[in-house]
Formats: sequence, C-alpha cells, structure tokens
Amino acid sequence: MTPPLLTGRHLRKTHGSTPALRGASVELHAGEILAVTGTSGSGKSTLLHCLAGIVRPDSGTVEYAGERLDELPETRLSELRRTEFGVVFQFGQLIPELTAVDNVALPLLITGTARREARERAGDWLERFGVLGQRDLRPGEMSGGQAQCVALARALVTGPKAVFADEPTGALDSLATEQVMTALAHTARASDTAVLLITHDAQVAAYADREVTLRDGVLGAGATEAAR
Ligand SMILES: Nc1ncnc2c1ncn2[C@@H]1O[C@H](COP(=O)(O)OP(=O)(O)OP(=O)(O)O)[C@@H](O)[C@H]1O
Repeated sequence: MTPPLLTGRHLRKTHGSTPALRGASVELHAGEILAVTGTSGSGKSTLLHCLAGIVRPDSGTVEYAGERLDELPETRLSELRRTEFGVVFQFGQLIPELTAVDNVALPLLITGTARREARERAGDWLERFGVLGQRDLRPGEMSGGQAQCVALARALVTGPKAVFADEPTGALDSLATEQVMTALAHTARASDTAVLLITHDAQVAAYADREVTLRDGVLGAGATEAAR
C-alpha cells in the first residue's frame, strides 16, 4: 500500500489548562475522504488545525509528503497552506464585498496567476460545484448551501493535495448538506484530493471512505494502519 499523504502521531495539544488532544494518531491517504467524528469538545477542530499546520502540537509529529510540519518554519508552512492545502470552515468565510467568482479567484491571484486566467479557472470550479449561475453574486445574496459550494470551490481552485473541512455543512439544512457533500465527494474523487472532514453529523460522515472517532482527545480504532 502507498504511504499515507499525511500522518499525525501521538499528537498532544493543551489550550490553557484544557487538554484538547491527548496522544491522537491518524493517517490520511491521497484521494481518500476521512471523516473525524466525535462529540463537542472532543478535540476535532484542534486535530484539524494541527494536521493543516495552522497550530503546532505541544508534542507529537505531523508528516506531510515527507516533511515534518511540526518542525517547519512559518514561511514554509504558509507556502504549503497556500499551494498544497485547502481549508473550509462551517461558515465559508467568504469575503462579503467580493462576488463569487472573485472570491474563488483570490487564492490564484495571491499565488501570482494573471487576473483573466484566475477568473476563468474560478468559473470552471464554480461550475463543478453547481454554482456558476451565482458567479456575480456576493455571499449575502446567496443561500447558505450556495455560499458553502463557493467556499469549497475556493478551497479547491489551487489544486490542493489535501482539503481540511471543519463542519462544512454545520449551518445547512439536510437538502443543502446533500448538495454540498455530493459536490465535495465528487470533485475530491475526480481530482484525487485527500479530504479530512470534521463532522458530528452521520449524514455527512456517510460520504467518507473511512470514519474515525475522537474521544477525549484520542482517536479510536482504524485511525492508523497499525490500529486497523
Ligand atoms: N483557543 C482555545 N482556548 C481555550 N480552550 C480551547 C481553545 N480551543 C479549543 N479549546 C478547548 O479544547 C477542547 C477541544 O476543542 P475543539 O474545538 O478542538 O473540539 P471540537 O471537537 O472541535 O468541538 P466542537 O465540536 O464543539 O467544535 C474543548 O474543551 C475546547 O473548549
């Protein structure tokens, strides 16, 4: 079997005096959708932040494609986040003043793509997520489901190898959840992108290839090859 794209080993992280992770280990393979479930406060978001190089664990290691994220300088980490990772949160965090197409084009502009090409590629991704008709609308003029599809298009437009989605449908009704998850699962598989999907919704976890559960900062069986 090919080695994992991303591996977290024995991750520990404490916020103030609250232990969020207590030795969590997990592997994510290229092209795989992994759902991490768990009750509120079990450490899901903290795990995502450690694996995506957003926060450093207090101890333990995070290895991405042969690089130790927990040891990298901030400059290399932010380069990786811009070029190899995509992130989506519960509330898409689109820029309210920009239209859908300009929101999606933004990561390309930041990495040096010319404006015309960036907007063309943004349009392609809006189409893949079924929201091309909303290209000239601002986030406040769209439904919640449409805005999340735009946020996903923005996360995928740079061709990331890994997408980190933290409760991406947490604010949506079940119909919009289905629209967003169908689009995410389809595009992730078509582009061989790995997805770490944080959720406490069984309807959402059902879209994953594999599901692991966090309990009190530790992952249960199946999170790593050794434990499977
Ligand atoms: N910045 C912070 N400062 C202090 N405590 C924090 C911080 N972030 C998280 N925590 C605490 O760490 C624990 C784990 O939080 P985390 O957000 O990772 O869990 P979660 O499973 O994602 O929860 P939820 O489903 O409610 O989002 C919780 O007890 C939380 O209150």
